[in-house]
Amino acid sequence: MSVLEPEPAVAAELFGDRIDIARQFTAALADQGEERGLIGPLELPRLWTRHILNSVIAAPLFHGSVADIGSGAGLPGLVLAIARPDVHWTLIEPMERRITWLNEQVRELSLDNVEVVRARAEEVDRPGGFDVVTARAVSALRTLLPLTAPLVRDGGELAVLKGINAANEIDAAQKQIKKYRLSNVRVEVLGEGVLPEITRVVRATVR
Ligand SMILES: C[S@@+](CC[C@H](N)C(=O)[O-])C[C@H]1O[C@@H](n2cnc3c(N)ncnc32)[C@H](O)[C@@H]1O
Repeated sequence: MSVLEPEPAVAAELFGDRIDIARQFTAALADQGEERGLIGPLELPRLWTRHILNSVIAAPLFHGSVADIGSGAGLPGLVLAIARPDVHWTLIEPMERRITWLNEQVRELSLDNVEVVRARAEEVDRPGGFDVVTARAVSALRTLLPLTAPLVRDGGELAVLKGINAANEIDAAQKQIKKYRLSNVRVEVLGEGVLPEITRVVRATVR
């Protein structure tokens, strides 16, 4: 299936000189994603608007060494790795067929800034190993924090892509926010007036 890019000018601006790699990845996901159980059929027509652009809009938030927990089809980690070759990305995902897909894409797209790790986040033995940890559509913040915060270095950051309930999730996670010593917890809205659908990111410092 071919999926039309609805906002080519916006996509080109966000990916810069990496746009052809982003197009190659999106075309592969559109062609194989449903059959390989990576993405639901309803998501295909909105692959660019809801998934690719919503991931890449967060690219300026990252630096150094970043882990993406539960990367699935590569959202947001692989998309961000395409846009930010200057950052080192570790994609952590437990499901074998998704790992196979991620490894294939890293090879096909010649991404030398990506490591793919087959594991559940809680099995990853790298305490404080990352400057920033991200995730998207894995679980509510109060269950996501125990999976992500221990992987962030002292003074590092969480930047988690969230839906419309982001502020409520922060309210419900107060106990975990205290336990994992998060400060400056806030919701940032990205892409307003630029993207067809905005992106909400819960950001926090871990100390
Ligand atoms: C709903 S999918 C979202 C995938 C992708 N992040 C996205 O936005 O499309 C959730 C993913 O999280 C993974 N996952 C679930 N529990 C996990 C855990 N404890 N550690 C790491 N990944 C996990 C699942 O295997 C699945 O690929």
